[in-house]
Amino acid sequence: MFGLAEAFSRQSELIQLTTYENEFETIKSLHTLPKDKQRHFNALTIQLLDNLEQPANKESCAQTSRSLREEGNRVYKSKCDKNAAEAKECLLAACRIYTQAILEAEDALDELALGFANRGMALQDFGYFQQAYDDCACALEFGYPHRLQHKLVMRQAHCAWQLGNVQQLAEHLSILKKLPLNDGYAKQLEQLKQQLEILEANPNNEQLPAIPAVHRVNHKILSTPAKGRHMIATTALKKDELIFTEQAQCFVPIEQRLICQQCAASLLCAPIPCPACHQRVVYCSRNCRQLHANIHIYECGAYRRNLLGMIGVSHLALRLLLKHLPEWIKQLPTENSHNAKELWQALVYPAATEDSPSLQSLRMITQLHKAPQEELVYHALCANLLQVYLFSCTSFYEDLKMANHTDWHLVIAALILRNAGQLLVNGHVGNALVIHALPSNEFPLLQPAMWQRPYHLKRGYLHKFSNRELITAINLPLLSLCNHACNPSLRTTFDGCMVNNYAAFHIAAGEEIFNCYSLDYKHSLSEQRQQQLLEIYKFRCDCSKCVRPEADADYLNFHRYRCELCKQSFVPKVNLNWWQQSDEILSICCTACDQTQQLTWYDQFLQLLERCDEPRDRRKLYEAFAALNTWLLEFNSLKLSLAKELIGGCFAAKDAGATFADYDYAELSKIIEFELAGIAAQRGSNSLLYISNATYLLDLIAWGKHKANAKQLPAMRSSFAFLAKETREIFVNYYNDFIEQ
Ligand SMILES: C[S@@+](CC[C@H](N)C(=O)[O-])C[C@H]1O[C@@H](n2cnc3c(N)ncnc32)[C@H](O)[C@@H]1O
Repeated sequence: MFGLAEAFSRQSELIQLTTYENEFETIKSLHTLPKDKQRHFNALTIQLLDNLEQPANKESCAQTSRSLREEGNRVYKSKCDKNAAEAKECLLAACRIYTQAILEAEDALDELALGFANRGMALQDFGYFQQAYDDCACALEFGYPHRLQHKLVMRQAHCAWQLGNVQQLAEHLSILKKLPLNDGYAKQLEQLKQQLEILEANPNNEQLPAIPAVHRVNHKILSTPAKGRHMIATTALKKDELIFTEQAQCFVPIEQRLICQQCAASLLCAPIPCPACHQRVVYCSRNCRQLHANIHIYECGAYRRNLLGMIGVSHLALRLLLKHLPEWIKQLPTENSHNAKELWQALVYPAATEDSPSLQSLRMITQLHKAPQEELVYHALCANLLQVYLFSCTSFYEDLKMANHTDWHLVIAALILRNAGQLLVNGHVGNALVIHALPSNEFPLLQPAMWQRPYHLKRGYLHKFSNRELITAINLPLLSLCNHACNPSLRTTFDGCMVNNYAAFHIAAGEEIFNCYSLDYKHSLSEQRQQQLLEIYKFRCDCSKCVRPEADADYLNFHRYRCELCKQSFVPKVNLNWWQQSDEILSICCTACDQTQQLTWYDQFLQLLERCDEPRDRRKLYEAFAALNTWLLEFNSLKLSLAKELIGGCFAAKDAGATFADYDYAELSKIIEFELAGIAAQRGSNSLLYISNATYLLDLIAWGKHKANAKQLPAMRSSFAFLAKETREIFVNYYNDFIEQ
């Protein structure tokens, strides 16, 4: 049995790509091999798809799910002997285990239905009414036993009442009225009928006056031979002013983290999995599952084979095709009357000038013609594989009425290849705050120790959200029209698939608005950036930061040391980030006296860091951190990195039960403030990095162990506006619950 790497390596031996013309001709050369080679080439693709198939063992899924659900039941019941706070923990712990039962059930539908029913009960008790409502609907969908269905309908009615949804409440009550109910349920029905009357008498539908959307168009797209398409400010823009918002039509989750496939929500409390693709796809709600159904129907088999995690950018390329092809086809002059080449030309050189996201994506720039041969072959083989997958494992061709028109095979593969090439230079990655070290199939909202009620953390738990992670590869055709500069004028924040772009500083009317494709000038050497920009984006940057005489001055300022021997200040010539390169032991030399630094202060610091659960060693650690000032000057990157390690290490020790004295809190306050000042200097105080690290300070404030100054708190509070909606709610609740008082 061979896998993808082996199949591709054998296939690349069979093909020969000559000079690159376009994606169509590249794919055509894979489809027009000499007969024997073609047969072998095609057989390898089919065999690979077969090899990747991972059949589920329904019986063992059912067993695992059942025992998890029974464990969940035990935890759920244990709430009865607990006080109110502990009972809440039991509910969440049960939800967490039921979620594992739901994931593990896969297509063992009886177990799946029971898992949903039980999780719905625990979610309702905890106060997640919408999710509980959805879980009941899922349980019914997957075949919850008929004789018990009244229980779920009653639960849905309760949730609808809690959510103030008159229509749903009325619907469920009318179903219940027709069912035989025992006394207990009949009583509940009567109570809910009264609640319905109350809701109907007091409709909560006072419409707030609609605020007219103020849509000040503050930018436009120009195109010149020198710059290609680019974005220009049409009015003066103040720092932090919103320039534009873009709703992504297409993204894919990266790094195996389970986020909602439709809206990219990452803090799920009731993930709804697709039962057919081995726990690789979840949704935050039934609504999202429904909205994504027309994409997932074609991706399910690929997820089941774990194919999509292996092909990098081609997954997003496939999704772009699935999402937009129906619209792309609409602009073909007349259907089914073309040969492959004509179809291709009509699709990729659209005459249309409308600016729908679908057509914007079709017109994105590609640099595939400049890609090294090896890279081109890899992407072409991925595109071919996906096309064969769509044809042989899904109903894609029939659904789009292409099944009898073999020319489409070539065109579809060429479109996937084109999308991949476009995304290599136009794709973006989106981030979110996630809990540090949480396994990819665990969910932040289901961590029992953290939550007092829905979206309200317990005191001292905000620092759990100090971790940023890249969660999506995302297509943003409008943002993609911005050219690059190493000091970007845009600051982009991600809210699932909604992306906001703010002015990073004052931008005058008529000035170009730049994005940054690499690390910016404060985080990298000019030469490193040039190399990356040339390799991937095929241009050399001549922005104002790159062409000035001391192009690296700002970056080097974050790498200033004092020599252990001659005591002069210096910036090492090489190995600037030596401590991050763990594979080799690197040293740095003073540029004034040429002496290698011993760095004993660094080794001692790391040793103390290992023992920060011990009060005496922690005290020494704070002293060692203060002593770093001798060797690491200003906001030296190493010092900022060690501050992060120290803060993270000490909070982890506290989370694990270490007792902290006022001395600890005072020292930690100082160190966190130093770190935040450094981050503000490097990235700004509204950056996600700043906000995520401010969580430590906010926890100290919540514990009454740090007194914020008059400016600090309002500034932090207003920075929450830059968070994704789902995390913003949690941060605002925390602020109101524990900080403002
Ligand atoms: C994401 S696109 C930007 C929009 C592009 N100008 C267009 O016409 O679609 C990236 C490509 O734009 C060009 N580009 C972006 N920034 C540039 C810069 N500062 N100097 C020269 N070319 C640039 C390069 O060709 C790069 O591969």
